[in-house]
Amino acid sequence: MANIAVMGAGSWGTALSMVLADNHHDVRLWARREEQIAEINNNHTNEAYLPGIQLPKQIKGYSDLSETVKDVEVLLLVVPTKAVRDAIQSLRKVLTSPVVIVHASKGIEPGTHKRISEMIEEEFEGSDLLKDVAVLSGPSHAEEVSLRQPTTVTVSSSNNDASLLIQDLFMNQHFRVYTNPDLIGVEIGGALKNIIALVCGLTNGLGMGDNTKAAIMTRGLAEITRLGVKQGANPLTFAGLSGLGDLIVTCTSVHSRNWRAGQMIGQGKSLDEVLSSMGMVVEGIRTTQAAFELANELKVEMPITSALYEVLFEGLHPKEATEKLMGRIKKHEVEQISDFLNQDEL
Ligand SMILES: NC(=O)C1=CN([C@@H]2O[C@H](COP(=O)(O)OP(=O)(O)OC[C@H]3O[C@@H](n4cnc5c(N)ncnc54)[C@H](OP(=O)(O)O)[C@@H]3O)[C@@H](O)[C@H]2O)C=CC1
Ligand SMILES: O=C(CO)COP(=O)(O)O
Repeated sequence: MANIAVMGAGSWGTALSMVLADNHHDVRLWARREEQIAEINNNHTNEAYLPGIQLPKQIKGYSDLSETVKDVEVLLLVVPTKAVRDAIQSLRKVLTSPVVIVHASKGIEPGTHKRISEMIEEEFEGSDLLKDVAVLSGPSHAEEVSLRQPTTVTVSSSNNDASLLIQDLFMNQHFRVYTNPDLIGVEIGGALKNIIALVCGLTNGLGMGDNTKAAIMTRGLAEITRLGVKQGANPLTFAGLSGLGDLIVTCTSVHSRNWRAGQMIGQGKSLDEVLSSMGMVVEGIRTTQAAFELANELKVEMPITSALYEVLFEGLHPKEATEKLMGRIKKHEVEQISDFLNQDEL
């Protein structure tokens, strides 16, 4: 059995640590707050993030990062996207032997438009301390994984051996892990579904019903696929767990922070009010900015993302955004692969 380091003791880092501990691995869960580490080690709970859940004793809380990563071959990175670069820079300073990094974060960096695996590779450039990078993604709310409810996810890496290693580490009776070689598609699907979940929550907050939700999800998936394929993803990935699967769970679940944030905005709350009341990360806000910028740069048509961008950052009223979306020029529904790749005239 392996020693595995986990960076990020929020809801997802803790739930994934439980999966690893159930598989008899020794889990070193790094957190930045001493009182949280004491809670994990003394009470075997993490009440702020997974209330009411008893953690397996093989999960040990760590505050010293050098100690956390000593002699580990695999490190799981699960901090919010905005904290990824700092986390990797700290990690690079303390690593003494090469590791496989598997991340489970869902986002794209505004400004650089980099995916998480690209940020990790960039921060390790010129170093031999990074063996491989992988992503674990799919329809998986921490609240349900911590209750050991049947869950399916996918792992992707440009090195298939790394995917197989991660698959073996995580797979069990409650947590089924598939592999998919399409790293770009898996990361893009996981990051962008949060935008669509925000919009689904928002339309619910405005009093709109299931027809609208189905429209947003279906046309949302179309624009996610368009952006992903333009970046080199396999379109079929978006019909899989990290695409459609994650879109379904995030757009329809009460657990989704993105959906709940969207609903509050639809009910008239300001972005600041919503974010201060959440207490957990709402990745879709920053990803909306990153995807909006990226879509403009790559000339990919993303009307739902653009509408949300205008609502969040430019003060457009959600009702006006709806009118704008419904008033767009007539279109065919189904695109050809060639349309995905050549959209300069759109
Ligand atoms: N929750 C879920 O069900 C799922 C989440 N994800 C993804 O996992 C990632 C993490 O989300 P999740 O665990 O839910 O987030 P949470 O909000 O539950 O927890 C965030 C964690 O990150 C830590 N953190 C925040 N900022 C920093 C920083 N600057 N440096 C170091 N640590 C930091 C927090 O520490 P502190 O408590 O000290 O603030 C906390 O431990 C996100 O990208 C999310 O999209 C993916 C699948 C499922
Ligand atoms: O990614 C998730 C489920 O797969 C979690 O989504 P939220 O961040 O919206 O809660």
